[in-house]
Amino acid sequence: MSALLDVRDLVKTFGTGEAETRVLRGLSLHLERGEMAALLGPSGSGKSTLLRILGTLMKPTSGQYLMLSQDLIAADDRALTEFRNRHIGFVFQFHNLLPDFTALENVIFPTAVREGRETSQARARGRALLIRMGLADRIDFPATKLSGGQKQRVAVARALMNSPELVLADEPTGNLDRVSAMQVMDLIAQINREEGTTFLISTHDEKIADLCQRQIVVGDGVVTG
Ligand SMILES: Nc1ncnc2c1ncn2[C@@H]1O[C@H](COP(=O)(O)OP(=O)(O)OP(=O)(O)O)[C@@H](O)[C@H]1O
Repeated sequence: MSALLDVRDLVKTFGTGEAETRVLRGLSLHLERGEMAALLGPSGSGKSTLLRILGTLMKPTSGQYLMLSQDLIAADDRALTEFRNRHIGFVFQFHNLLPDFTALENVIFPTAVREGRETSQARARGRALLIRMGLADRIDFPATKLSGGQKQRVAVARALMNSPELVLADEPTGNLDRVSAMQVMDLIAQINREEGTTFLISTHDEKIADLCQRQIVVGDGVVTG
C-alpha cells in the first residue's frame, strides 16, 4: 500500500468570540490507498466536519493536508474543484438523488454536467456500475420508485462514476434497515477489495464499523483511537 492522504494538526473553529466553537483541535490522520476505515465518535465530535475538510468542501482554520502528494491547503478553488472531481467521491446519509431522473441519469448526471454532454462511454460506465450494485433491473426506473436501500446503492454508483481513489461516506447506512445497510456495506467492501478504492465511512453503528478493516475514533477534536 502507499500513502493516500495525510492531515496534520487540523484545527477547525466555527464562529468568533463567545460564540466560537473549536471542533477540531489539532487532529492528525493518515490513510493508505486501499483502506476501508470507519470513522466513529459521539454526536457533535466533528466527524462530518472532518469529512467535509477531507473532501475539500471546507478549509480548516489551520493545519496541513496532503492528498496524492498535493498540498490541498495551498490550492485555489479552481484547482480544488478539479482535484475533487477527479479523485474524491461522496455518499451522504440522504442520497440526494434527483427525483425526476432515472437511476442511470442520476449516476451520470454530475459527469454530464461537468463535461457539458452525456457521452456513450459515461452511459456504459453508469450502467456497468448499477449492474455491479445489483440494480440491473432498476437502471431506467425513476429515483422515486426505488427503495431506500436501492437509492443508496445508486448513490454509491454515482460516487464511483469517475473512479475516485477516495470515497467519503457520511453515515451512508444511517437511514436504512439492517438488511439494506448490510447490502450497501457488502457492495462497498467488494469495490474496496476489487478496485482498491479507499473508503472512509462515518457511522454510529458498531456493527457497520466492524465490517471495516480499521476503526478511527474521534473525540475532543482529535483522533483518540
Ligand atoms: N457551519 C457550522 N457553524 C457552526 N457550528 C458548526 C457548523 N458545522 C458544524 N458545527 C458544529 O461543530 C460540531 C461538530 O459537528 P459535526 O457535524 O462535524 O459532528 P458529527 O460528529 O458529524 O456529529 P453527528 O454524529 O451528530 O452527525 C457541532 O457542535 C456542530 O454544532
